[in-house]
Amino acid sequence: MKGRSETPKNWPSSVTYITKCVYSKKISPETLAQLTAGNLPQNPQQQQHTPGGISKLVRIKLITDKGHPACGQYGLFSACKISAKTHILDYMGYVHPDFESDPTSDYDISLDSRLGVAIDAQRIGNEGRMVNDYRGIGDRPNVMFDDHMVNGERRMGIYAMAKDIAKGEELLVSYGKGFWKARIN
Ligand SMILES: C[S@@+](CC[C@H](N)C(=O)[O-])C[C@H]1O[C@@H](n2cnc3c(N)ncnc32)[C@H](O)[C@@H]1O
Repeated sequence: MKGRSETPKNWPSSVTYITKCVYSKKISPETLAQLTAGNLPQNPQQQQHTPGGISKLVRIKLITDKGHPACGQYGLFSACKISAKTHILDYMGYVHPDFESDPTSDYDISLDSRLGVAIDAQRIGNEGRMVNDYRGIGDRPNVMFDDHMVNGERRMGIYAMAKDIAKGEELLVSYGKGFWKARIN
């Protein structure tokens, strides 16, 4: 049965699964208008892939391979062949001004540096929060973040890069060197 409590397989019970971003009350009305204004038509590809929120293109898996640097954690894997440049899903979470960032979160990504707004999926999020960094796992990333508009709402999409992704491959992005530098020591 489809309902509000439906979550993807292997979703951690400590995290609230959401299918829409939640906006901080600390975002100014002007900034909020820039993030949510407009009335663009729905992109049919996104409609098709996220009808009830849970993506058919990906699977969350617990990593049990001891040689994997995130062994014991989750990763996101393709559930089918994904063609190059496909929009796979959007990164959902708590959209907040930079001054409200939690420095301990490993799930906070910038949505718009000019507006000073980021998305934190530490406590609330969707499958996007499970994408690991490629370092120590693959030769290079096979997916990338890129912002786009959906019905006038600014979102952070996760897209396949220039090559097709085979069924069962782990989706790997580059968090950027800054992510890891900030975690040394
Ligand atoms: C956004 S989360 C990714 C999902 C996470 N694996 C989970 O189970 O929730 C980022 C965290 O995943 C782990 N991680 C991601 N990529 C990694 C990598 N290449 N090597 C080691 N740990 C990684 C680190 O603990 C990092 O702080």
